[in-house]
Amino acid sequence: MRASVISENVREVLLTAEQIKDRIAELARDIERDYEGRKPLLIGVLKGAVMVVSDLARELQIDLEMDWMAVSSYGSGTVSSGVVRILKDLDTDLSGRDVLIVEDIIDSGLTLSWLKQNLESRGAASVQICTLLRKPERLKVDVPVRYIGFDVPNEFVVGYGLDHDERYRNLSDVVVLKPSAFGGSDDEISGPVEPARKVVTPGLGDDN
Ligand SMILES: O=P(O)(O)OC[C@H]1O[C@H](OP(=O)(O)OP(=O)(O)O)[C@H](O)[C@@H]1O
Ligand code: HPA
Ligand SMILES: [Mg+2]
Repeated sequence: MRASVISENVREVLLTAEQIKDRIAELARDIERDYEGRKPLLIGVLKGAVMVVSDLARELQIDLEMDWMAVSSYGSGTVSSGVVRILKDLDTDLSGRDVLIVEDIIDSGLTLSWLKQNLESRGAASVQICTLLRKPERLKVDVPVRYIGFDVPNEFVVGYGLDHDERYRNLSDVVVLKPSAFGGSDDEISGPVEPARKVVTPGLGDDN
């Protein structure tokens, strides 16, 4: 990592840029297979999903459209408030569209659960979700997610679009920060961070 002011705050690299790139290519193959002959609308959830959408969209060798929504449930904290606000709405009419929501992370699941229902109520033909990361230990609601890059441990992660208080989005890797980066003490560190684990996409026709 080149930026030393940032790397001073990094406890561990959870996923390297190369691991992320390889997994996004695999997810793109799964999505191409499922959406063959259709023209999905990729909806990127600003701001966290910017990197995932831009890399995934360029990997996808199918006809597609893109739109963006900004919602927020976190503010500057590290725990979801559960109250989702639309900060920027779509420009696209969803009637009859095959929608693929693209996210950076599912943590409590509250953002996506709300968003999926919101988009379904606009008349989309289908609404599926693709997320690079999921934190299974933190899920509060059951959201069906078709494409998942990796399950990650119960740590606040940043980089590759993910922020803490708007910082670190520009890191190429996904990393776990030191407690001191949040105003805590690094003496709290008890051992290594659990590894991220790839989540295999279920077979064609399972729930699409
Ligand atoms: O599963 P949840 O607990 O709801 O959390 C996940 C959401 O929280 C983060 O976004 P945030 O609202 O912080 O905005 P950002 O994308 O602009 O960083 C993240 O990008 C997801 O959108
Ligand atoms: N990191 C950054 N943003 C987030 C996270 C996280 O672990 N969980 C929900 N939003
Ligand atoms: Mg987000």
